[in-house]
Amino acid sequence: MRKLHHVTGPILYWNLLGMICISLMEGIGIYMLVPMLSLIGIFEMGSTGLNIPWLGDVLNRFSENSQLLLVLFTFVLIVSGQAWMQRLQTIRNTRIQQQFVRTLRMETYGAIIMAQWSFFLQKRKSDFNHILTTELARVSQGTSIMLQMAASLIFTGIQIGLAFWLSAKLTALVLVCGLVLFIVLRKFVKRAKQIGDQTSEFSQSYYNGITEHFNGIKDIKSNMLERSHMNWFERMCRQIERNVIQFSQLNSGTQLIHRMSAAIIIAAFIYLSLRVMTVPPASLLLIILIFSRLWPRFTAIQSNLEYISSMLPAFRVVRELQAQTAKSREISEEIASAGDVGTDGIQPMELKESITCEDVCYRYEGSDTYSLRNVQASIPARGMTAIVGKSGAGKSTLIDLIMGLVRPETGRILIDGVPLSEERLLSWRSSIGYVSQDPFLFHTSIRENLRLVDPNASEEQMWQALQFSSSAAFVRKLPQGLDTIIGDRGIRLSGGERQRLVLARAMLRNPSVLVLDEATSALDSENEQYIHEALERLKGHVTIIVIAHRLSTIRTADRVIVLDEGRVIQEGGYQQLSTDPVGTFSKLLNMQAGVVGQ
Ligand SMILES: Nc1ncnc2c1ncn2[C@@H]1O[C@H](COP(=O)(O)OP(=O)(O)OP(=O)(O)O)[C@@H](O)[C@H]1O
Repeated sequence: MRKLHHVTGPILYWNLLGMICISLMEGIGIYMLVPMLSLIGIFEMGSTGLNIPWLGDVLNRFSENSQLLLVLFTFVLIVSGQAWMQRLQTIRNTRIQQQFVRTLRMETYGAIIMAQWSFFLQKRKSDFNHILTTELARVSQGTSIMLQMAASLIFTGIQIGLAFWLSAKLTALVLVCGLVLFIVLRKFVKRAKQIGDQTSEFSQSYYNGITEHFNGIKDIKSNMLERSHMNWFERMCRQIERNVIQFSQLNSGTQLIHRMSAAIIIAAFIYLSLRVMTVPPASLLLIILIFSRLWPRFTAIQSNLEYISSMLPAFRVVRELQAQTAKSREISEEIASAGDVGTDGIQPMELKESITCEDVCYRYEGSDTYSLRNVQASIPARGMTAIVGKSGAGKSTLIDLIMGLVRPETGRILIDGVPLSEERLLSWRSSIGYVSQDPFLFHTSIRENLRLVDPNASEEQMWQALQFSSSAAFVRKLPQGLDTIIGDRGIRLSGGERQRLVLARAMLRNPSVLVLDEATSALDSENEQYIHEALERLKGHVTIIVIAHRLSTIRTADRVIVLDEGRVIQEGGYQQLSTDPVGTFSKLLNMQAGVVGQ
């Protein structure tokens, strides 16, 4: 409720006020039955225990026929007015609910996407999908029930007031009975929360499982793993089914108790009223009327409480994720709000001299061993620098540090001699074009994929970028050219084509620094030649950093940094290092030549 108030502000109070009006009108609509019945002659106004002298006075001014018409007209007016207000109220409730959910969605998505890279290294991506879809849908449902319950509570309060006016003693008795039942049924509310916890757990496993299965569908099919996955899926579905049935059993169980106790209490009331208290039958009729309206409210409140309790775990999951992301914000709030460090309007930097790593050490969270140790390296501007080393040597980690995705544990990264600080981080990153080993493309046309980095890119600029990345020829051959849909993650293209397309996309941004994590297996010799040509075209204009797996791609590199077990073991020009017979680089070269030769 606190969060809801925070998001919606005073509308929430207007909403509550509206609910009070509606319930008052509903109450009046029902109690209009009294003068109506007295007019029809079922009973005398005075005999009900109700004392509305002014109503009698007003009515007595009219003839008997007009009285009936007046009462019926007022009744229709009140009930229709109430129905009209109810509609407005429903729309307002939906607005409040949707505004709340939209805010939660945007806050959560924004918090996730603005978190630092190290946060993503520890998390499963499918958890985010799960929270943003399933859990937020449950929160939305919970909010709607919460608003309904707020209305229910107000209606009940007003009806209790009216009932007290009719008969304080009997109403007090109904309330005591309701309270006793509520205390007895409290454990059901707790149990509903446990079931809700399980719902979150199961739906998370379900979501993670199916995401993983479809990501690895090729492995599943090629290794004939369908059966074991089907078994897992069936187990999961049964668990979810049991969980939903458990809640239904619980909820219908408490409803049953409520209904049965209603019958018992009503019977006891009638007996007490007639035999012990000797209440006149007309009043008894009203008491039954009140009870029959009040008791279902108690039942609804109990049911709503159970629903809300079962939804609260979803809300907790969303809040927990927000809290975690708040701790892992890439740019602190003060800095983001202080200047131009939002996501819009960031001015890219231009690398003029060099990127320098000064005694950099880095260790992944939860890991005891250092992935980078005392790294000293310099990358000159507008040149081509290759980072080489065995698998696990720390090449990708070094690149992540240079791009500011992770921060050194000790040591510094200097851009043109100035430390890479939080204030300059986004500006620095916007000047980098990055092509990963597993390049990412969206399931849309080539044009849309390219426009992702520059929505205003002209046709000519796009073709120029494609030309630069040696992709123009294959794009021209595609049936719909730039408008060809390339499939999920670009599945309809070869690995090499995907990488060149991502290179074109990176180039469209006009980056000052191009980082290329060369694919280990995706490139054949022809493609490698294309990439090599593309890089040659860029040399002298852009600072190129290549993580090279195939050393032949980097034969024209100005500088080579050789890493081994997180240390820089050699640094220098390609020619210089390749002619050093005892150095690791020449051994790596010989090894690759051997592999190629075999
Ligand atoms: N997310 C992570 N959590 C913990 N340790 C990690 C993580 N990522 C990498 N490492 C470790 O850090 C070291 C360096 O890894 P890195 O990915 O930088 O190597 P690399 O040279 O790029 O390897 P490759 O050529 O196989 O991509 C390795 O020992 C690796 O096990």
